[in-house]
Amino acid sequence: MCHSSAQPRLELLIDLSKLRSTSGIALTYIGDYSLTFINPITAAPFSAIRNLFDYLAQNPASAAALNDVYTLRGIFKTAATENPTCDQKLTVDLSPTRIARIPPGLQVELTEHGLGDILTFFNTISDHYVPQVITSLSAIAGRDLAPLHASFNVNFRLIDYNPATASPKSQNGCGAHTDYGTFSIIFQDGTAGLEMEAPETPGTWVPVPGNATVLLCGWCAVVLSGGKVAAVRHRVRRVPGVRRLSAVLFVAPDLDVKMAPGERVEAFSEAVNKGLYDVRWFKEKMGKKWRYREGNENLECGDDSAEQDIDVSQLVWKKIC
Ligand SMILES: O=C(O)CCC(=O)C(=O)O
Ligand SMILES: [Fe+2]
Repeated sequence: MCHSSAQPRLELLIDLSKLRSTSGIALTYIGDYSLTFINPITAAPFSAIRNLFDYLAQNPASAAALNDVYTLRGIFKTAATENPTCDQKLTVDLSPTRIARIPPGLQVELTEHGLGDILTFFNTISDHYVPQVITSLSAIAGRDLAPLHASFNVNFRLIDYNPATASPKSQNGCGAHTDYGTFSIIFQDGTAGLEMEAPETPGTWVPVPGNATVLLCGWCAVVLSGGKVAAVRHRVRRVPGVRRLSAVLFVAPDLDVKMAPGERVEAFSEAVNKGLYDVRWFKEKMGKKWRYREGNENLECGDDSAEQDIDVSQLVWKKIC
């Protein structure tokens, strides 16, 4: 029987001391090298984020108008909270393209209820960190990743782990996963719940302090760096009755970039070494599983695995027979 090789973790861990020396960002470390705390240039506006969620919850017509901006999947998502086995969270998923499509009247209305401060924050954070972190990751990868991120493919996600809509018994805020893109920065409102999987001991979850701002890498960074950068699996456990807010900047390569290393990597699958998939395809492949986890889409008949990381591992790593 064939199986996917386990990620050769030690060799592939990101060396964050290099990230520090090339980026000038003030970093501290947790455990080993898979996840980094940063001291952000600006704090996330959690009172504005709380206002926006409360406003959308209380004004269904405005929430519906916002969702009309992106009819395929909507922007303000609440579906998961109806099924206790899914992630118990509300999300607002914005991107520069979606923001530009919000009708002017709705822009004005939502700006007054938090969106203005939120967009100022995300624009400041992305303008500052995207070039800086891409430069740092390029130094580690030994490959210039900037041309692969020319279209500024970023997403801004707000998350409300809200007891009013969550299943009272569920501790599942956000199921275990590895982000798909290049890197993510997670801002938290001070409430604990985020956990990272210890790289040497899968299944062991290490709590991240609730006031930390975290930079971690995703699958695209692993592949494009030829395995020199590691991604870290993480999840959010909820404390019933406690509200937790977070804001996440996701940075991904351009959609037409080939998911391939700069040079052949023996531990990678042939398909990845040959660059058979582009980022668009890869995102869609991962997206099905994360929408399932988030309660917005059913899996196709016969696809009984809710674990997106298993699928992606099998795509990326060489099978050992
Ligand atoms: O809410 C958090 O702290 C993390 C959320 C997360 O990991 C994600 O949305 O990918
Ligand atoms: Fe994540």
